[in-house]
Amino acid sequence: MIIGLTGSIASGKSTVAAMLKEKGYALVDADAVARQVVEPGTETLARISRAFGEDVLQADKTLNREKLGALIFNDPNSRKKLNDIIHPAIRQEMLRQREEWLANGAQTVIMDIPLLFESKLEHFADKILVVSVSEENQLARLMQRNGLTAQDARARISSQLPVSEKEKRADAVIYNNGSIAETERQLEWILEKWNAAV
Ligand SMILES: CC(C)(COP(=O)(O)OP(=O)(O)OC[C@H]1O[C@@H](n2cnc3c(N)ncnc32)[C@H](O)[C@@H]1O)[C@@H](O)C(=O)NCCC(=O)NCCS
Ligand SMILES: Nc1ncnc2c1ncn2[C@@H]1O[C@H](COP(=O)(O)OP(=O)(O)OP(=O)(O)O)[C@@H](O)[C@H]1O
Repeated sequence: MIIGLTGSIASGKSTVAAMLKEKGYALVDADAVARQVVEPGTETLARISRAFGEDVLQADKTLNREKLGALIFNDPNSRKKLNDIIHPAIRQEMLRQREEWLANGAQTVIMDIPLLFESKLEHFADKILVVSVSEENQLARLMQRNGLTAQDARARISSQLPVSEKEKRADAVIYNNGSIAETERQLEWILEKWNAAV
């Protein structure tokens, strides 16, 4: 079974992904893959620097994530330009990792993909698990985790589909507004249900 794990920015996907990893599940992490495909020397990084200028590179030729983030989270055209360059490379590497896990005998693979719905990748998964959070908690957690102003945090939140929309399209939803232990209990209940059905 392939489980697509998604949600909105700072909803708690990585927190849930860490729980799944701890339980021994195979995991493909789109954010980690997104870092891998822009390592120095990659064609994708060269294309990004041609499209956005050398300014988005640091002195050591690694990607200046802060600078590129400030551009793309505040401007839909820049975001589309980056997505058009980087998403094909991310998709290809995620599928490669999924196949590798399956070839190594994994029965279930978790694909943690923040933009699963926005990028129309529903077909990557048999079941879709959405991690949801209230607007209030999302804003507070994002501001705190990334040290952002409310304005910058809102720009990031509005660059994705609203979490209420994602909930409607989910096979199961985890409401991550309480304690970490409550979130883990919801996860265990969903896994029990899905594992019993296969
Ligand atoms: C713009 C970049 C360099 C900013 O890096 P930064 O370290 O600040 O953020 P990080 O990569 O940890 O992403 C944090 C979260 O932002 C959100 N996010 C990232 N990219 C996008 C995007 N293009 N559109 C909407 N939301 C996005 C996701 O929820 C993600 O989990 C980076 O996010 C990036 O390369 N984005 C493009 C790749 C992408 O779409 N990644 C999302 C998963 S496929
Ligand atoms: N139940 C919770 N109670 C309090 N804080 C939490 C809870 N769940 C997650 N957090 C915190 O909220 C922040 C966002 O969580 P996390 O990084 O898991 O979200 P994410 O959905 O993976 O975000 P992104 O899309 O940006 O990668 C983190 O700082 C995390 O420690």
